[in-house]
Amino acid sequence: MSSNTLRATTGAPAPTSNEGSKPVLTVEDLRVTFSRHGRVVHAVNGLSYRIHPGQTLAIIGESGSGKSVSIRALMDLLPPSARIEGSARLNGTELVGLDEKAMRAVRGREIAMVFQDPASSLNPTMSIGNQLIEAIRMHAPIKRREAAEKAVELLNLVRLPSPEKRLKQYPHQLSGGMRQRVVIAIALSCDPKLLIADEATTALDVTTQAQIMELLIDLQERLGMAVIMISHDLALAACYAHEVLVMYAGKAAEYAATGTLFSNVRMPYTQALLGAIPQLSTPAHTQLAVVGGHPPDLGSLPEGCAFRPRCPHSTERCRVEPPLAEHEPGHSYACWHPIARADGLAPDEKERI
Ligand SMILES: Nc1ncnc2c1ncn2[C@@H]1O[C@H](COP(=O)(O)OP(=O)(O)OP(=O)(O)O)[C@@H](O)[C@H]1O
Repeated sequence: MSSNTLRATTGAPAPTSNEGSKPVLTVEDLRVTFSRHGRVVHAVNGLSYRIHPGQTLAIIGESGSGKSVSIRALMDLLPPSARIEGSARLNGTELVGLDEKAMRAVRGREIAMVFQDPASSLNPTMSIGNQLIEAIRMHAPIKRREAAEKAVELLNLVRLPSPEKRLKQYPHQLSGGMRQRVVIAIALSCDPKLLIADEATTALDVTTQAQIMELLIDLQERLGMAVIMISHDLALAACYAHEVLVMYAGKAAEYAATGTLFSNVRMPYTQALLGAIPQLSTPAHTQLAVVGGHPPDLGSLPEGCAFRPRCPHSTERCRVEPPLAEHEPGHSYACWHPIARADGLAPDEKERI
């Protein structure tokens, strides 16, 4: 599927102006390394981005590109072997190096996360009601009865039918989509400024996936939250995100507003990811395209551009690492040989080469 076709067949939200609003989160040169037996794995390698209230940023990349580690680093959810450097400011509070008590407050009140598998996020031995009431009372010192009322409100908010009945049920009595709605309700119980959805719909069937994504976007608009969605699925990003950051080998490879990116993909890696998306016209049982070659070993990155060994456009020049730069207004990419613009305008790389 070409990027234009993808753009034309999806409903990416219209870009909204961020003028006057301060970013909820500003990440600058974030680095995460793991050291084991003298081997250093560079899982996140100098990542920078920002997100404003009411915006959805999709962080996209193949498995192992550092998406989850980069997010867990923000919330100090990595094992002690992780070394985190750089800066991540949430509404002005520096998260890198924040002490445990202050971080717990951030996790409880400012940032909430929804993970891939709702079954593992919920306690199978506790009723939905008790799990919600416990989460609500963790954030606000209110009586149980009041918390029960708020639990019903939250289940209404996530559009779970018959909320009073659901409170008495256990996770196994709900479908996967319903369980994910409960997880989202629990995440919203702290009234977060930033909601992180880490592959939150990957385990669901396509119809339920769309319903949950639409719910998240609707909640985001109504509550004014910022949302970071982590996914390996560019098509999902095209439908639901305002901005897209494509990660490769722990770095941003391409970063732009969704419409800008999909109408003019410039980075060969992003184009390869697009080629791996099935089309409606693809006959059943067709072998899907995959990005050729293997993701790099983060413990032994190639010199220069990390995508070089897999890139059909690579030259000797790519032995020098291309910086991520805003080559066109609002469109950053790290490539010496970007793909020609789809609109035929003269590319600016000629001056740079
Ligand atoms: N605890 C750990 N110890 C050592 N290395 C780790 C650890 N956790 C992650 N890594 C390294 O970080 C890399 C990035 O992992 P991460 O989970 O962020 O990838 P991802 O892009 O989220 O992939 P996926 O889509 O499969 O979840 C992994 O390939 C692995 O090499």
